[in-house]
Amino acid sequence: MSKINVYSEIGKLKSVLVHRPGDEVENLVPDLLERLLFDDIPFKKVAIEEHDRFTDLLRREGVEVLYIERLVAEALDQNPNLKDEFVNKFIKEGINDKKYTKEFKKYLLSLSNFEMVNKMIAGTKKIELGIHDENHYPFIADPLPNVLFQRDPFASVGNGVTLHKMWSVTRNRETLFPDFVFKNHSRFANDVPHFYEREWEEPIEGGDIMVLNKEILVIGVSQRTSMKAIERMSKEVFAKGTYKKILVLDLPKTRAFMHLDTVLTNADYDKFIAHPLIFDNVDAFKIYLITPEGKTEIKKSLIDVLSELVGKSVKIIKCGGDDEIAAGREQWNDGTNHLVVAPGKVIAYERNWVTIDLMEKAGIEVIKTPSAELSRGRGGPRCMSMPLWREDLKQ
Ligand SMILES: NC(=O)NCCC[C@H](N)C(=O)O
Repeated sequence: MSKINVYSEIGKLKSVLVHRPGDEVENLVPDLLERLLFDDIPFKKVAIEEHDRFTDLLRREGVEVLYIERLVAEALDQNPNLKDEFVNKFIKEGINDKKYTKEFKKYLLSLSNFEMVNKMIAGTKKIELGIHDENHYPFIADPLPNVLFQRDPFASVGNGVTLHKMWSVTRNRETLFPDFVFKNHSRFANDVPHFYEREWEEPIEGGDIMVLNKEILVIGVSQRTSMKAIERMSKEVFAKGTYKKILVLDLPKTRAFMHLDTVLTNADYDKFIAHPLIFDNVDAFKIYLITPEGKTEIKKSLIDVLSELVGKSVKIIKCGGDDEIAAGREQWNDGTNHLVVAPGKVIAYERNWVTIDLMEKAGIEVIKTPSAELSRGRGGPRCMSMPLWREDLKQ
């Protein structure tokens, strides 16, 4: 039996991967925010409460919730012979000053597997190892606050996964965790085809990958994902997967278009949520279709292309509606970024009430989840989750 089954964005969600926020959010200081790609410092206690609420809502929908930190620890428990190599790899990519390699490794190995993985995510301060030196930079290894966003370091595509080369140095270490899990955890090992590898050169992130159905993917060329990466991935999914077409949206390369899912998400067979930026910039981006025969530019509107691909007339719900202030505010707080739990049923940040109201009027059922602290990292319910299993769609 296959271990991953994600052939749409909307099929009933059965299993999902997340990360419960931990000490990494308390290792953030203003000077580090820009480099670590986190916009503010969350209050850890409330961020955890909000996240627990999010995962409770998922369980109520019958979804199995898995935690990346637990899966990595279990994979290490199952393969004690691989621990040394895993720790060496983490240190090689994560240590800020190689002269502390020995002390740092000794420290990590003194922890249980679960504590060690959490520590790798939390970051390690020099003072924790009793180190005081002339270099005042406080961390031996930086925190990884964006592990919260399990959408990005890898993606489930059909029965396989893409393991990503991340656009930023700070996020690239995150992919060590899913890479280790998919190669070594007994639930997945040797049974999940890889359509991209973290060692490959061109960047690609999961927020840009939308699995439309069994044959079509929609992928954004964005600040984070390059056309070359999509072309490389296309060869693998066409050869090893069920895929026949990739629709590529070549978006403007700005932070507002950080990932495709910050401006466009699917909610039902024929419903999408989009930010007005998508329409305001329609002349600023090109649409391509990649098939096994090659790449061609498509000179049609996005709505027409999507309607053709899903075989129905598509309705777009605008994030924030026609009020540009509401649209700007709600997009900033991930008003476009919903996790679909079943066709026409989504989990959304409750603060985005204008968009929620419009979705409800369009017949979408919205489960609201709190977001005062979680939203400070600039990612919503879709960013915080990677589906591992969705029921197949009735076409
Ligand atoms: N798919 C997404 O849009 N993920 C959110 C990522 C936010 C994170 N702070 C980042 O800049 O990478």
